[in-house]
Amino acid sequence: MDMAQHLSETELSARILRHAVPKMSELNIPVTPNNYSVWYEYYLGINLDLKRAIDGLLANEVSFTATVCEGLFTTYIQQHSPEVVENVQIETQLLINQLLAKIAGMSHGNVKFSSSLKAFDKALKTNPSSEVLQQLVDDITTELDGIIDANIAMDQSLNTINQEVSALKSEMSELRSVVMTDQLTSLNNRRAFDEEVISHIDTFNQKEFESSLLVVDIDHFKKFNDVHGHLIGDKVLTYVAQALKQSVKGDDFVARYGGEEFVILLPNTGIDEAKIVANNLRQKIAKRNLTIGKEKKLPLGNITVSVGCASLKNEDSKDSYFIRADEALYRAKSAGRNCVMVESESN
Ligand SMILES: Nc1nc2c(ncn2[C@@H]2O[C@H](COP(=O)(O)OP(=O)(O)OP(=O)(O)O)[C@@H](O)[C@H]2O)c(=O)[nH]1
Repeated sequence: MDMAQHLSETELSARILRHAVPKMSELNIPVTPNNYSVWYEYYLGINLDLKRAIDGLLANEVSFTATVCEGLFTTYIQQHSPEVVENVQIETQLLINQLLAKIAGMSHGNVKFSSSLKAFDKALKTNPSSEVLQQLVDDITTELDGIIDANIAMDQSLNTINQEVSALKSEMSELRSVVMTDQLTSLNNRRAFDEEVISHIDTFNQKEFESSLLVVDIDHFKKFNDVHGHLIGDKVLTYVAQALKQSVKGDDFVARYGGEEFVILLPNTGIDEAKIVANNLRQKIAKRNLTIGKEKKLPLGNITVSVGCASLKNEDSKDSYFIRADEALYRAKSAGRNCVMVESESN
């Protein structure tokens, strides 16, 4: 279930809270901040590795022992979003404590009421005087009023908690976006790319779906750094990043893989079409005579890129998919650069 897609922030937080706490109790998982972070992300549905791992454990009826819970937290939360964890831990603990205290208060009120009802029932069977009866009715009414008040207070607390969880959730998504963004170019970074590839592979396994991958590398990039300095090198990287972003459609996913290497995932695109996209962007970049600086223009000449293309196949993993496109890129470099190569037919 991917809740994140259809609901408003407040609804989403409330829904996750309502699913996560009962599920944890059903599985005998203590509601600690670490465990809650795991189940929060599980019901949020966008941490695909975590979701797959938990679904596997549930399908195999593995017991969620302290060690299993700790393993899930360390592998899929702490390493995945380390910046998020500390914040979430403190705030989640506070929220859960508040919630549990309220729930405990409510059930205490209900137990008391139910024993008053039993006493009332028993007294009725003994033919009580009208004074005694009146006293019993008064007692019950007082307790009922108490329960109604507690219900109202509970509703208010839940609203407050929902709002706080919602604020926490948007803080989390802001942090997530920082963690997923390349600071120099503002493109998606490698971590975001890894998640996107996994989602392409999932979609591919579930329905008819084509996906192609371009690996784009700036030719002789080192010379920009050597001749003009690192800062100009950075500007060239930013320029190419923007050019790539502007050369593709909205659904296409552009990321900086590292150094002067970029990746573009093209959903619903076969290899022939991917090759056309690759050649278009290559030509667009090569055509421009780049200068840097507004008043004193520094000529940098033509920048060219080499591109390797692959398309997703059965049994592909994130790594095998990337490696095929990267090998094609290597052949483009060997063939003289400023060209596009497609994965070899034998692969
Ligand atoms: N300015 C800048 N340079 C970087 C950054 N990341 C990597 N580099 C540089 O990119 C250069 C890559 O050089 P090479 O791997 O030799 O590749 P190349 O010069 O592009 O040559 P080919 O790929 O073979 O065409 C190295 O000098 C790195 O220091 C960065 O963030 N900023």
